[in-house]
Amino acid sequence: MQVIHNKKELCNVLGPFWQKASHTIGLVPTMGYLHTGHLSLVERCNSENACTVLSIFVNPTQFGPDEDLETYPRDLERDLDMACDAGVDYVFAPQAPDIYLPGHSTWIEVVSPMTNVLCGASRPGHFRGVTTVVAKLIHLVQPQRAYFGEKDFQQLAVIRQMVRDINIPVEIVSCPIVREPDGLAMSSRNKHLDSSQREAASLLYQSLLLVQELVNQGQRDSDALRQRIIDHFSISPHCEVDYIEFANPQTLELQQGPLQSDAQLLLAVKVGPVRLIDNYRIILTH
Ligand SMILES: Nc1ncnc2c1ncn2[C@@H]1O[C@H](COP(=O)(O)OP(=O)(O)OP(=O)(O)O)[C@@H](O)[C@H]1O
Ligand SMILES: CC(C)(CO)[C@@H](O)C(=O)[O-]
Ligand code: BAL
Repeated sequence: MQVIHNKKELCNVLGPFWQKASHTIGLVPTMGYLHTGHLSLVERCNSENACTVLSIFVNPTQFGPDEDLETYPRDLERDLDMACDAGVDYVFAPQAPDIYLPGHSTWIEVVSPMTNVLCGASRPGHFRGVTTVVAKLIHLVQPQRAYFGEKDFQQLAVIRQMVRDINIPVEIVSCPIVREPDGLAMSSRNKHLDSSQREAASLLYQSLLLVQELVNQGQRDSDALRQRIIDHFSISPHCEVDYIEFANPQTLELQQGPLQSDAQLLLAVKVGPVRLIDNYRIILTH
């Protein structure tokens, strides 16, 4: 495995791959502090490409002024060991000034209701930062495929929209959520949970399953279902619900009133110091 520190090295190393159509490159963009969720993306990427490039970059432009950019977990040495063991070919770990040159003033932004709801409403400017950096990474690495996790369900939809809208020649591959044994979605930020917060964090997945169970029993009223989840979280002093919404899985249009068809249930909950997200496809036909 080779570590690439800047754009110049990247061109030198990936140049030979760009020349040969059969030498496919897969890109796995991350912000580091790797866990098994990230490694599932690497495994899928390894199985579908001649070479895997894992990027590790805590992208400052997707963090709001009061968010956790400074405290975001970082440990490059640990990440490199894990990436090497997982069969990554190249780790691209640039510094912010190499990605955002002085005077940087160009943004890629999906302007759509899709980016104004859910995390877009709670984190203004977040998706503009994500799409800008993902477009840059794809442009730099020139992969045939790029891999993203369904844990960040809205991010995936927004990236698909961007790729379609500006004709980026890359296939976006989505990978299922990897969970801890109690159902908590793996996330780098879980590291900041103490033991009682960690226990409370299992309520996220439990509440998604509870909704599916209530739907199986015939409940269809989305307001009543949302209220059940709010009640579910109110038992914990550690949890503060940000949003709970049913959405069209493709457009992310929010669903009100009775559920008419399968819907994505998405939630964001602050657990102690950490804002966690999760989602689940609610199926009506059980
Ligand atoms: N549990 C998971 N299962 C599948 N994919 C995941 C999981 N966690 C993260 N990913 C995916 O890995 C990629 C990089 O994510 P990122 O580096 O932000 O990690 P993260 O664990 O989501 O961190 P955060 O604490 O910021 O939520 C994204 O495409 C994300 O969706
Ligand atoms: C896609 C991404 C690497 C862009 O910084 C980030 O949003 C993430 O890790 O999900
Ligand atoms: N995985 C999403 C990155 C973020 O929360 O900024």
